[in-house]
Amino acid sequence: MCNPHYGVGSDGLLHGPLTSDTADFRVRMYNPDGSEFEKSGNGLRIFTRYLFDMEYIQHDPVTIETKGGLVTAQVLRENGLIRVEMGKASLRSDVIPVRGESREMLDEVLEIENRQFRISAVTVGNPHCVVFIENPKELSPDLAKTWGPLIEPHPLFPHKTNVQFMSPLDERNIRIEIWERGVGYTMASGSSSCAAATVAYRLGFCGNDVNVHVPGGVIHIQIHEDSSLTMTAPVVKICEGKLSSECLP
Ligand SMILES: N[C@H](CCC[C@H](N)C(=O)O)C(=O)O
Repeated sequence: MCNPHYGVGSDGLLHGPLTSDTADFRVRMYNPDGSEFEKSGNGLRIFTRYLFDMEYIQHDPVTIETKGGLVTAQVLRENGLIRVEMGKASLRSDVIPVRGESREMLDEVLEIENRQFRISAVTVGNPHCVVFIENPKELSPDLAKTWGPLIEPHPLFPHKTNVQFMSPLDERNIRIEIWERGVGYTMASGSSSCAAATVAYRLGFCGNDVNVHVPGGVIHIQIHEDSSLTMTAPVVKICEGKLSSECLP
């Protein structure tokens, strides 16, 4: 289904709504390589829009259970944007997980093929490695496509990792290029934006209100005192339809 040539074409698959003991709805999430992952920011916004369009939503906000924790979500009446309370970010190595002694994964040096990167690692339910790139001019799809595949399966990350290449622009804006675990190069990612904004904030480049510029648009992240994150951004409906069984192997 995710294959752009033989199928519908997407960066992932959402399965739901499923019943939940703890939330209004539950959703399961899959990467195009077939692996199930914990939590997707874009996926949760898209799922919320779907629930809204299908008139499943009876009250505001709703709670949604994922493998990576519970979130609350709502469609904002004033502008149609979708807001998700994504839960807390953690830089603790044992939580992300990252190999080695228990520590906070902020601004470490990772050497790959004679190039030294300044990396930080974060979980927002799923694992992320944020690579600091000082010069925004160096950020490009090619940068992500060259180094992403080497960092994603690096032995430092026992569950592999999503990777963001991040340049601060000013105290309210950062730019990222994204390489996703189980996917490859993508043009937007909500959980990646949460991770990159958290790191920009923790490194002192930004305040707690960050516009994350991704190739596909802008995702707004607010960082609260307890490290919880609010993500707000649009969702655009593309199509609806019936999948033909002919396209399935
Ligand atoms: N695009 C998604 C993240 C997918 C992460 C997935 N590739 C993983 O293995 O964790 C987002 O908007 O948050």
